[in-house]
Amino acid sequence: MTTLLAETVAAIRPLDAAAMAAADARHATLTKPPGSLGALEELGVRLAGLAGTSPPPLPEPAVVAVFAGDHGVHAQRVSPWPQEVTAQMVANFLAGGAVVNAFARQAGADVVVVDVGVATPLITADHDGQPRLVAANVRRGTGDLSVEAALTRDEAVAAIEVGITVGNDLVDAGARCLLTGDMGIGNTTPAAALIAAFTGAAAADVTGRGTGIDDETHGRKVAVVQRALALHRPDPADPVGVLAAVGGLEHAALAGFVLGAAARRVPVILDGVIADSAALAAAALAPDAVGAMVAGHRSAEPGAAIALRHLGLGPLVDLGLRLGEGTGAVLAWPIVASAARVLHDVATFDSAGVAEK
Ligand SMILES: O=C(O)c1ccc[n+]([C@@H]2O[C@H](COP(=O)([O-])O)[C@@H](O)[C@H]2O)c1
Ligand SMILES: Cc1cc2nc[nH]c2cc1C
Repeated sequence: MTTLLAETVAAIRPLDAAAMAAADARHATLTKPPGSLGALEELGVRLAGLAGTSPPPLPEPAVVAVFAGDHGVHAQRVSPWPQEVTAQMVANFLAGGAVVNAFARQAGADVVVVDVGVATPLITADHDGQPRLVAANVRRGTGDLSVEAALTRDEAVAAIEVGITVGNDLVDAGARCLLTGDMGIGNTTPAAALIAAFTGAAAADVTGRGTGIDDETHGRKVAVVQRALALHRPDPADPVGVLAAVGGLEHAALAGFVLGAAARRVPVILDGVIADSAALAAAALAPDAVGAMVAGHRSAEPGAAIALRHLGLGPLVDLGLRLGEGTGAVLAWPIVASAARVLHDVATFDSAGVAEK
C-alpha cells in the first residue's frame, strides 16, 4: 500500500457510540410516536455516530462526483452501446444536459466529473458555471478482464487514490455529503464480477441487463463474468488484487471516494450497482467504512441487492432505476438530510405541550 491509501484506511474508525445513544434518546423525546420514522431514525442515529455529535450536522452542501472510465471487456459485446458514448456523456455532463444534472439542479447539489479512465482524450468546451472536469486519467480504459487483468496493482492503487483525493478536496472545499456517480459503457460487467468475488454469489445471480440487453447478450455477459472469475480466482482478502483483476478504473476510484468520505467522517450516498460493487471493495479494505455509507437506492441490476445485503445496508429509494450517473444518490439526498433535520427541528413533547401516552 502506498501512503495515501494506507493513511486513509488507518484513519477510519467505528461510529461514536455516545453520540448514537444521545441521538436515540433525543428521538424518544420528539413529538412523534417512537419509531414512527422507520429507517430514518436508524439513519439519523448513524449520522450522529459518524459526526460524533447529536444532533448530527446537516449533510449539506452535497456534491455528486461522476467517475468515468472505459472497459476492455467491451470487446466481448457485453453492452449494446458504442464505447464512445462514455466520452460523449462526459461532455453532456459538463454541458449540464444529462439526467444527473437535472436531478442535481432540482435537489440543489453540485456535480463534478472525474476522468479516471476514459479511453479517448476528452475535448470539452468551456461551459461557464457548469460542472467541473477533474482530469485524473490513470489509464485509457482497462484490459479485457475475461482474458487478462483489467489493471495492474499499481494502476488500481492509483485509481483508488484519485477517488480519495477527489473526496478530500471536496470536503476541504466545504462539502458535507458526498454522492457517488459513474459513467462507463460496459461497467456493469466488472461490477458483477466484483460482487461475485466479494460476496461469493454466482455469476448468473449478479449479472443483469445493464443498459438494456437481449437474452443472447445477457448469456454472453454471464459467461464472460464466469470466465473472468475462473481465470483470476480473485481473493476477497486482497481487495486491491480483486479490483485489479476484475474491476474498473471508476470502480477503484469509487472505492477510494467511499474510503475518503469515511476517513473524513462525512456521509457518502451510494448510487447504483457500480457504487455498490466499489463499496464492497472499500468495506473489505476498511470494515468500519460501512458506517459512513448510505444506500441511496436499489438499482434494478440484480447484483445491487446482493451487494447491499452483504454490506448490511437497506436502500432508501426503490424506483426501478438503472441509469447510474449518480441519479439515485441525488434523489436520496433530501431523505438523508431530512433524517438529520428531524434531530434539529422537531419539538419535544415537553416544549410543545403534547401529552405522552
Ligand atoms: O447504476 C446502476 O445500477 C446502473 C445499471 C445499469 C446501467 N448503468 C449505467 O449504464 C452504463 C453501463 O451499462 P452497460 O450495459 O454498458 O454495462 C454505465 O454508464 C452505468 O452508469 C448503471
Ligand atoms: C445514453 C446513456 C446515458 C448513460 N448514463 C449512464 N450510463 C449511460 C449509458 C447510456 C447509453
